[in-house]
Amino acid sequence: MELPASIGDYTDFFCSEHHTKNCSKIFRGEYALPPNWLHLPVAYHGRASSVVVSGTGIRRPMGQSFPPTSDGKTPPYFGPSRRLDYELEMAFFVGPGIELGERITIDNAIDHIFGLVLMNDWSARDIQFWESQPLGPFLGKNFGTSISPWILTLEALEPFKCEAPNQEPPCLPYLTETSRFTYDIPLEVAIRPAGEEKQSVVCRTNFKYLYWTIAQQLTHHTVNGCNVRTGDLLASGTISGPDKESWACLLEQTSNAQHDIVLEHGGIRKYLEDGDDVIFSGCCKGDGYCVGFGTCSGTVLPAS
Ligand SMILES: O=C(O)/C=C/C(=O)CC(=O)CC(=O)O
Ligand SMILES: [Ca+2]
Ligand SMILES: [Mg+2]
Repeated sequence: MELPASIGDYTDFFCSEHHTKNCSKIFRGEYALPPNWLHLPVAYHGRASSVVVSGTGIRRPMGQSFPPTSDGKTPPYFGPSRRLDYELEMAFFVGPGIELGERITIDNAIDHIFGLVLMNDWSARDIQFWESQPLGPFLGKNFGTSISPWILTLEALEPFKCEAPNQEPPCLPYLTETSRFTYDIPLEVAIRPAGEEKQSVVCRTNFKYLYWTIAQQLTHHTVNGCNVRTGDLLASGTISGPDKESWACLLEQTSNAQHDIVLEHGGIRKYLEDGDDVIFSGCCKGDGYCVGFGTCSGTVLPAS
């Protein structure tokens, strides 16, 4: 399998209200949205060079972390991440790009979007937690990002259009959609431990939970004149829904290793272990047919 496009730039948004609040609680102690969150789709620039196609092994990253139970005086240490996680996301590919200084408007954003893939934003929570103030994600996330090999075009997804969540307070006019829609895409995460035949489903969620739409993401990305090019990859952020089963990373499901999740076919996890195969799938169900994204998978390889 090969990557479906040559990816020049990759951006990761933060569009799930549930994921944002859960992360705030775990990382900063307060179950709340940042003050900007309801007014713009928050994002960071990720790294395109380490986006890989489904099936590529993901090496547990080495890095610098800070002891989680420290009194604040213990120094940081270096070693393999002990808190390796997945993040279930979807991402879209930019079709026709724009030049530097131009803007994509909310009414024509969809014409610049080619289609969607499944995406795993592998995240090393211990490295991320220690490094990310004040500039955001860096080495805790850029060691690997997996995408599914097949792009589903927006035309193929047309029958699965649905209303997007109501936005309150209303957003600024440049982000206001005349017809506000998203897609009903049921998604699943499964873990298959090394040597096991059966996989255990650990998350069931849906793309439709996201507060910010793909049209709003792309419009916001270019509102300052930032150019986008054909093949750029813009990801949704972790697609967590309202209930625990839909929380789309282990950080949320185990409250950052405070408790275990139990796998259907035996075993427990706080975070991923070497040899775990993490399998994302997504399938839109029509009347007697299914439009599928296939899978986006990757096996955790030991640190080297
Ligand atoms: O709340 C934080 O400090 C960071 C949270 C993330 O890791 C989120 C991120 O990568 C964006 C997302 O997947 O929604
Ligand atoms: Ca992410
Ligand atoms: Mg990543």
